[in-house]
Amino acid sequence: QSTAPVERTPGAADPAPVHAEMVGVFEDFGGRPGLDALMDEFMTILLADPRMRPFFEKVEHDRVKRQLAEQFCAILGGGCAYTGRDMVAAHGAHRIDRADFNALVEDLQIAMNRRGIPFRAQNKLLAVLAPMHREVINR
Ligand code: HEM
Repeated sequence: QSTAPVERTPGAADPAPVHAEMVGVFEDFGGRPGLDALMDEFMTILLADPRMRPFFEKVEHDRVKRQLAEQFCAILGGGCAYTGRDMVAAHGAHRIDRADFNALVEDLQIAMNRRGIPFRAQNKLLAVLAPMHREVINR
C-alpha cells in the first residue's frame, strides 16, 4: 500500500500534502465544523472526569479547544496550519504521567464515539497521537 502524498490543487495557502492513509478521514470527522463540535464534547468530558479536571479547570477552554481542532485538522489532512505551541512547551507547566495520558485518550475516544466518528477514522488519528506521549509525558 502506497503512503505517497496525494496531489492537491495548488493554492495560495498551499497546505501540506495529504498522506494516502488520511484520505477521507478529515471528512469522516465532519471537517472543521465536526472537529470544533468534537472539541466541545471532549472538553465537557475532560471537565467531568475527576482524573482530568485538575489539568483543565484553570486553562482557557476556548483557546485550547481551538488549538486542538487546528492541530487535529492539520494531522487529518484538512489543510490547516497549527499555530499553537509545540507539545513539550504546551505541557511543560503540567506534571503528566502515563496514566494521565491514557486517561485523556480514553476521554477522547468517548467523545469520538458520542460524535459517531467511524472506528476506522478514530484509529487513524489515534495512531498519530500515540507516539506524541514522548513529548507530553514529563514525569
Ligand atoms: C497526544 C496527546 C496530546 C495532544 C495531541 C495534546 C495537544 C494539546 C494542544 C494542541 C494544546 C494547546 C497548545 C498550546 O497551548 O499552544 C494542549 C494544551 C494542553 N494540554 Fe494537551 N495534548 C495531549 C495530551 C495531554 C495530556 C495527557 C494532558 C494532561 C493530562 C494534557 C493537558 C493539557 C493542558 C492542561 C493544556 C493547556 C496548557 C496551558 O495552557 O497551560 N494534554 N494540548
